Amino acid sequence: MRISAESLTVRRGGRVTLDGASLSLAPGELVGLIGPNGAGKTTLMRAMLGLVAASGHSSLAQLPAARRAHIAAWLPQEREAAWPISVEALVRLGRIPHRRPDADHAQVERALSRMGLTDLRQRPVNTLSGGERARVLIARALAQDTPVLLADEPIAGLDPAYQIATMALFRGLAQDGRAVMASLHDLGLAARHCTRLVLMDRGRIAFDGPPQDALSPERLARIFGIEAHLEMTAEGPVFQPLRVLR
Ligand SMILES: Nc1ncnc2c1ncn2[C@@H]1O[C@H](COP(=O)(O)OP(=O)(O)OP(=O)(O)O)[C@@H](O)[C@H]1O
Repeated sequence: MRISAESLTVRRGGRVTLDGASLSLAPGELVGLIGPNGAGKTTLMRAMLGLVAASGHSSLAQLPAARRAHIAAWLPQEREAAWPISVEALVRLGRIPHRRPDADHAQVERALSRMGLTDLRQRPVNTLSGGERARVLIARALAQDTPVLLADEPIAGLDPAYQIATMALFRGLAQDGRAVMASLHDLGLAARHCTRLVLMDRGRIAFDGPPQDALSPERLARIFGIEAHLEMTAEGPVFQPLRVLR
C-alpha cells in the first residue's frame, strides 16, 4: 500500500521540529531515513503514524487506529522492557490487531526464526542483552505482518552480522511488495541496502532520491560535517566516514 505525507509540520516547545515534510512510500521500497542527531527523523515517522500532533496531511495518521494497526507496524527507538514477559509472548503481542488464531502461531514462529530467537523464546526479555532485545522488537513488528513497516534505528546495537541480516531482511520484505522505511545512522548500510534515501536536516527534507546521489561530498560536508570515501563497487556502494570537518 502506498502511503503519503504532505506538508507535515510539528511544533514542540515553541520550536518547529518538523517543517513542511512531504513524501510518499510505495510497495517495493526500502527507504532509509538519514540525517544528523535531532534532524527530525523520529518526529517525521511519528507524525506519519499520527503518534504526534502535526499539521498537514498523512494518509496513515487519518486512519482509525484499528485499521492503521493492520496497515503499519511501528518499531520505536526505545527498547526498554520493564517486566519479565517472555520473548515468545512479547512477539505474540504483534498479533493483537489480527485476532486470527490460525495465522497467529505461524507468524510468531516465522518472526522468531527470522530474527534468530527460537532458542531464546522462553527467556524473560528483561534478561536479554540490548541487541537481543532489539531483535525481539523487530520480530514483534514482523509478526504484525503489515504491508507497511516504519522502524526507528532498527539496527542500532546489533552486531555486524545481524545488522546486515536485518537490512537484507527489510530489503526482502520490500521485494515481497511491502513498503519499509527505517531511520539509520550507518550511512554505509543505508547506501548499500536501501532503494531510496531521504535526508533530513534541521526539520526539513534536504534530499529524496537514489542512495548514490544522497551522499554527495557537498551534502556530507554541509549536513553531516564529515568527509567520507564513497565508492561504487560490484557489490554496491561502499561508504566509509573519514574525518570530521567542523
Ligand atoms: N517533546 C519534545 N519537546 C521539545 N522538543 C522535542 C521533543 N521531542 C523532540 N524534540 C526535538 O525535536 C528535534 C527532532 O527530534 P527527533 O527525535 O525527531 O530527531 P532525530 O533525527 O530522530 O534524532 P536522533 O538521530 O538523535 O534520534 C530535536 O531537536 C529534539 O530535541
